[in-house]
Amino acid sequence: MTAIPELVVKDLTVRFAGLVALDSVSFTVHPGTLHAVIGPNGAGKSTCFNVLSGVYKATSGSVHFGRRDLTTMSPHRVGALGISRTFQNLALSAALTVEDNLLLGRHRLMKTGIVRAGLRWPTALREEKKHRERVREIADFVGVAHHLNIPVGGLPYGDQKRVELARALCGEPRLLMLDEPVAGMNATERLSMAGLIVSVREALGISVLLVEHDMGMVMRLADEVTVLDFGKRIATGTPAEVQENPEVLRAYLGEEVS
Ligand SMILES: Nc1ncnc2c1ncn2[C@@H]1O[C@H](COP(=O)(O)OP(=O)(O)OP(=O)(O)O)[C@@H](O)[C@H]1O
Repeated sequence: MTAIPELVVKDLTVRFAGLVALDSVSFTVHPGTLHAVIGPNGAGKSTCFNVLSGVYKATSGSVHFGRRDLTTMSPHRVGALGISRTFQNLALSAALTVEDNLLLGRHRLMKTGIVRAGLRWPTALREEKKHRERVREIADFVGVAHHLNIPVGGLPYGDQKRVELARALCGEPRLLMLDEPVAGMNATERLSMAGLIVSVREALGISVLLVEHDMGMVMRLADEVTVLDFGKRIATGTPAEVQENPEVLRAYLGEEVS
C-alpha cells in the first residue's frame, strides 16, 4: 500500500464578506489516525471541510498533504491525491443504482475514456470488469452488496449513508473525510456506522478526518480531537484531554460533552 501522508493545516483563515468563518486554524492529522473536528453550530467545521476538499478557497493559510500543497487545488485534483469525502446531505444520484453510484466513485481511477468504453474494446471491457469487482468488494465490506442493483433513492436513509461511505471508499482514499456520518440516524444505526468506521480504518490503515455532532461517537472513535468555536481553534488533544478543557466546557455550555 502507498504510504499515508500527514495532513497539515496551518493558520487557515476563511472570510465571507466581513464574517470570519475560520480564524488562523492549525492542526495535523497524523497518518493512520482518526482525527475529529468538533464545535458548536457555526463554529466553522463545514467551512474547514470545504477548504480541505477544494470546494472553498482559503483567504490565507495553507493545507499540505505530505509534500503536496492543496490550498488552492480544485476538488478534482484533491481527489486525485487520494482524499475522498462524504457529504452531510447525501451527494448520491438517487435515480442511479448503488452499483452505478459506486462506479462513479471510481471515476478518477478509470483509464478508459467514454469513446473506447462505448466501442467495447477488450481492454475497456477488462478494465470495467476489474472496477465492477472492486465495487462489489467495497459494497460487501460496507454491507450494501445486496442492494447493488437498486436505485439509491429507494433505500432506507441508513443504507444511503452507507452507500455514501462506500462511494468515498471507491476512490481508494489515503485520507477519508466524513461529514456527520451518523446525522439523522437512530441509535442502532449510529452504533453500526461507528463499528463500520472502525473497521474501515483497521482494514485499510488510512487516516480519517471526522466532523460529527454525536459527542459519544467522537469520544469513542477519535485518537485526537480539534475543537473550534466561532472560527477559532480552542483546543486539540485526546478525547479525555479536550473533555476536561475549561474552554471547551464553556463553549459547549448547555450542550453535553460526553
Ligand atoms: N458560503 C458561505 N457564505 C457566507 N457565510 C458562510 C458560508 N458558509 C458558512 N458561512 C458562515 O460561516 C460560519 C461557519 O459556518 P460553518 O457552516 O462552517 O459552521 P459549522 O461548524 O459547520 O456549523 P454546523 O454545525 O451548524 O454545521 C457561520 O457563521 C456561517 O453562517
